[in-house]
Amino acid sequence: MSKYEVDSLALHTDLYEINMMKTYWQSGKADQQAVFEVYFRKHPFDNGYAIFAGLERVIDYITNLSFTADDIAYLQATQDYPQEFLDYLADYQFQGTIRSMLEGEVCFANEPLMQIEGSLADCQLVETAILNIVNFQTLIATKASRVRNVCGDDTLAEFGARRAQELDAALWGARAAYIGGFDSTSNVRAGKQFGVPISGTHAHAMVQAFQNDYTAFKAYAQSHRDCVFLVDTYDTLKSGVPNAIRVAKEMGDQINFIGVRIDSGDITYLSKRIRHMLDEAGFTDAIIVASNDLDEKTILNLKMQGAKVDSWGVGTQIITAFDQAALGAVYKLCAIEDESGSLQPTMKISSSPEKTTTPGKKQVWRIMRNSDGKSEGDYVSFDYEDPRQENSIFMFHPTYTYVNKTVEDFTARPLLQTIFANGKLVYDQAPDVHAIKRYSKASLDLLWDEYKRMLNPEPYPVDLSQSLYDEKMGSIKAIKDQVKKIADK
Ligand SMILES: Nc1ncnc2c1ncn2[C@@H]1O[C@H](COP(=O)(O)OP(=O)(O)OP(=O)(O)O)[C@@H](O)[C@H]1O
Ligand SMILES: O=P(O)(O)OC[C@H]1O[C@H](OP(=O)(O)OP(=O)(O)O)[C@H](O)[C@@H]1O
Ligand SMILES: O=C(O)c1cccnc1
Repeated sequence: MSKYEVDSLALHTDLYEINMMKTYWQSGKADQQAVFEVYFRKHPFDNGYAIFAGLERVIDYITNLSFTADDIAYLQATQDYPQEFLDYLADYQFQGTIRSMLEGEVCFANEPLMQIEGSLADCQLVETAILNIVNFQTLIATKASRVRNVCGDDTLAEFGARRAQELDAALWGARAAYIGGFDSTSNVRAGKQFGVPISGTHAHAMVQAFQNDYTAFKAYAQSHRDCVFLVDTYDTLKSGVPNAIRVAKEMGDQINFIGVRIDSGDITYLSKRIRHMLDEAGFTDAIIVASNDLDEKTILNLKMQGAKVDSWGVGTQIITAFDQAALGAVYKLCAIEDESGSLQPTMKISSSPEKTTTPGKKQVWRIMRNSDGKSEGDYVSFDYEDPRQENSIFMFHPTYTYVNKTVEDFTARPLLQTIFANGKLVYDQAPDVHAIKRYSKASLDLLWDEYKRMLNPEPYPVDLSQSLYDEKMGSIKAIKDQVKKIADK
């Protein structure tokens, strides 16, 4: 077994979480109930939406969450924790309730993606890992969706493992890219682990190893049935493509000549010339694969130029979410148990309005018009409100409240589903990656194109219920009055 095999993720947390657990434990507050919610404030890549991903790994993390003897020994050796606290950690078991959007769900800024309800100790310990997982996977799935949007029905392969931020990112990034719209990954372990379809061609090194295209392609054809030849090692049009055609003709039915790949040069020019050469040779079904630092902007441009590419290989730009390093989802306390044992909304106000949180334990509803099935917007309410009981729903912008509408004849779908109830996994029928991918596509199909365009998308409405809005405004006023009273003293 590898020295780095992971047997516990309990310490995959920031030290301050365990420090706070200790404070809660010592002050008798460790069991006080609280609700935290995960949300982001701004769409990644200036996109109009994001694709939620990460739940599968969160489930695995929570299911296996406990401190091993090794973990406790490490804390004992490095921290000034009393033995009683170490014993408490050694006995620790997650007892909380987690509600979450399902993977593949289209999601938006300023709405809860996930909600963790439980003791302060439970809620605090899991913050870091949950954000770590959800921030990365949601970012990659969203980037993948952007790439898919410009590719139409072309095939899209993820080639990023070698450029990913280490092994975990390559593995879970491949899964997130598949959920968001890619067709396959080159990462064989992601295929084995998750069932993501795998695909692969060959590298320039193999052509160099045989010292010419013809011998290399011939050798590959003699050892594989499905053949995509990489034609840009020496001279794409004078050597690579003619030799690919020569081998395809020589091998005939012995191989399945899928096509050729180009990985350098002017993709539009080359692909047009290659298409012509393949067609003239009678290989009208052979495809052209392009790769070389592609992203959604370059692909869109290449398509506008009329590039004759059927299949795209995208590596660095997808697996690193190149133009945005992190999603920035946060984990905020929104309700806490009072002395009488009931949960009270709580909020944090900030001098920057977007950092002011919305108090209360919530639910998010996707409001769809029955006439065309399209989504009118998302409606964030207290968890005890149920718009399905109403005949009409008043939706207003949470800042510019004069921007409003009344929606009738609608369907409201709750997006936060119970995954763990009091520590027990109740969402035990998790779908496979293919079903998640289909779900994501169906979720995107509910959106008007205006919200999905790559450049300057229309802002999708994420509105607060009247009660939630009133609670928020009331809380802001109460906090300000209190601060003023103290300042006036
Ligand atoms: N017709 C095109 N229009 C716009 N961008 C293109 C076009 N063809 C290729 N590109 C992109 O331009 C970038 C650089 O291409 P370039 O031809 O310089 O790569 P290269 O030949 O592989 O060079 P290098 O060997 O330095 O990697 C790549 O991201 C590639 O995808
Ligand atoms: O360009 P990306 O989108 O990141 O896609 C991955 C890249 O990895 C390979 O190149 P590399 O030079 O690593 O190996 P090679 O010798 O096979 O070309 C491949 O040919 C792609 O260009
Ligand atoms: O299969 C390929 O062509 C491939 C895989 C990884 C990186 N670049 C290319």
